[in-house]
Amino acid sequence: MTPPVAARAAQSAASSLQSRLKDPSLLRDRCYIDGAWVGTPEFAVNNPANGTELIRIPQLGADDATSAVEAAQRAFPAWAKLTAKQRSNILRKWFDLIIANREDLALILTSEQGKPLAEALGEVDIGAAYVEFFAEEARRVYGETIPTQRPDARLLAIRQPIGVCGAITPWNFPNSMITRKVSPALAAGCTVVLKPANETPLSALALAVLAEKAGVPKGVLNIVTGDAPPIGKVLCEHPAVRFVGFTGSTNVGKILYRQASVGVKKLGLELGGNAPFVVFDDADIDAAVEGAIVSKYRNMGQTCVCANRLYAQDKIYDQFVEKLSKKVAEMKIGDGTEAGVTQGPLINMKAIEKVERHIADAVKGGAKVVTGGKRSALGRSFFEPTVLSDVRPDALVAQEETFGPLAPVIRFKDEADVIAMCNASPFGLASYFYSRDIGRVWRVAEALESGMVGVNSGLITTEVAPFGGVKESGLGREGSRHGMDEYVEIKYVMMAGV
Ligand SMILES: NC(=O)c1ccc[n+]([C@@H]2O[C@H](COP(=O)([O-])OP(=O)(O)OC[C@H]3O[C@@H](n4cnc5c(N)ncnc54)[C@H](O)[C@@H]3O)[C@@H](O)[C@H]2O)c1
Ligand SMILES: O=C[C@H](O)CS(=O)(=O)O
Repeated sequence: MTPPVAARAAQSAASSLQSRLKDPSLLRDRCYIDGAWVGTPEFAVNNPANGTELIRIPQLGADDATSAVEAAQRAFPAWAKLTAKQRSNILRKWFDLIIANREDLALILTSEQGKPLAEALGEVDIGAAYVEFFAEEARRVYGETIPTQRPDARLLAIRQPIGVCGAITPWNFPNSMITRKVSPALAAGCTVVLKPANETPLSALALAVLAEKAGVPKGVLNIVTGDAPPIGKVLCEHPAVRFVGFTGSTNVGKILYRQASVGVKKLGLELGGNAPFVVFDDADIDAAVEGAIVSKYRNMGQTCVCANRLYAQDKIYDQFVEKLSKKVAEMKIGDGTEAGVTQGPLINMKAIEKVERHIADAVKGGAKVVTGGKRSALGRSFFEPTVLSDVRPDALVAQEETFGPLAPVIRFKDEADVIAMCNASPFGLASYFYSRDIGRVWRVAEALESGMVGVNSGLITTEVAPFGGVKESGLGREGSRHGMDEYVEIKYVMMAGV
């Protein structure tokens, strides 16, 4: 039983956030199943910047997930039967409502996740861009006729919605990771049961409010918050679910992969990364520093495509480290809602401890802390953005995804040396390198084992390009026209007797 004082404090935190919203109805403390707002608020959602409890949400489980799947199953035939244009128009309306409410959505996002408001606005905008893009793609789910090998027969390949889809999303991008799954699913004619991360469910619930307003019928989109493993098991094993889209850690992705094999379900896995960021001696060093800053410190380093290990060629090593560290030292740490703050809190203390483990291991191996290196004087889960020099290539920070504001800079000799180090990882989500030599650009882009490569850019994410990884970074692609493939099945039809 929540002590009265804590309950009152929680109530005041929720009402204070609500009072700052233009549309207070976007802040929800219930789940959304079959068009109804259900469940009993019991699980606290906290603001990582100050630890205050924002609101409580339901802690649902397997039975509720099953009810949500059954609601999605009931809603599927009618939703799939709408014309592509009708679904497109509803998605377009959802896009318009997201943009109209972008400030509120960004404030909710920063309050539950911690990123600076400017970044939250950017995330809401790209989240909306996925909805806009797939509102257009809804009308381009083309099939094909195939030159026949029998004079009396005609061959077709048609693309049909796969059916009920499960979606499980992470806390680091609580808005765009949801629309990157839900919008292509709805565009294709599928229905969805979504389980957002318990740390950041409010963005998902706010998106559901707007989807409802846009005319998404009941049962088409369902949101279940609560105990992840049992809910995930239902989504992976329920016979009505035909696809599961997951974004999160590779370890959890492997659990879902095993569970989905029971019913031979199609899976989309967007998993962990360990992106190399390489600066060759022919690079524009200032551009490389700018690219490293955005790639490494976006969302305080809590981004799957963050530069996780930086490599600088011998000749420009010292210059790159000096310029990078100078910029990093100027970053402003604080509550994401404060003007000018570029580094908010990490999601929790566990994240801080991982950063500290990686720093300690690197320093033990001879690395030097050039800037940062310790918890911020602000306390809680604020950490000083950090640059390490003279890091060993086999340091823990180069082997594991740090998911924090830590840039280890490793020295390298030549192309062969650095490509070998880049590819010596079980992960292959994103890679980045800076060079102005056209031959080197082609050679290195083709040699890197990752699903995405940024050349002379540290920010590559866009709704029009295929996002995804190779090796243990995942299966499938999200965004771009390829993002529809997850949600459709190809059916071959032979029409004989012609
Ligand atoms: N490839 C991408 O596009 C991408 C994008 C964002 C984050 N990520 C990765 O996600 C990780 C960080 O996010 P995270 O900490 O939320 O990941 P996580 O795997 O711990 O959690 C992701 C989601 O899975 C749920 N979950 C946890 N255990 C589960 C289980 N046994 N069954 C079903 N669901 C379960 C969580 O509640 C959450 O909703 C990092 O590794 C990051 O690289 C990848
Ligand atoms: O964490 C990884 C997400 O995919 C973030 S983004 O798509 O690069 O913005």
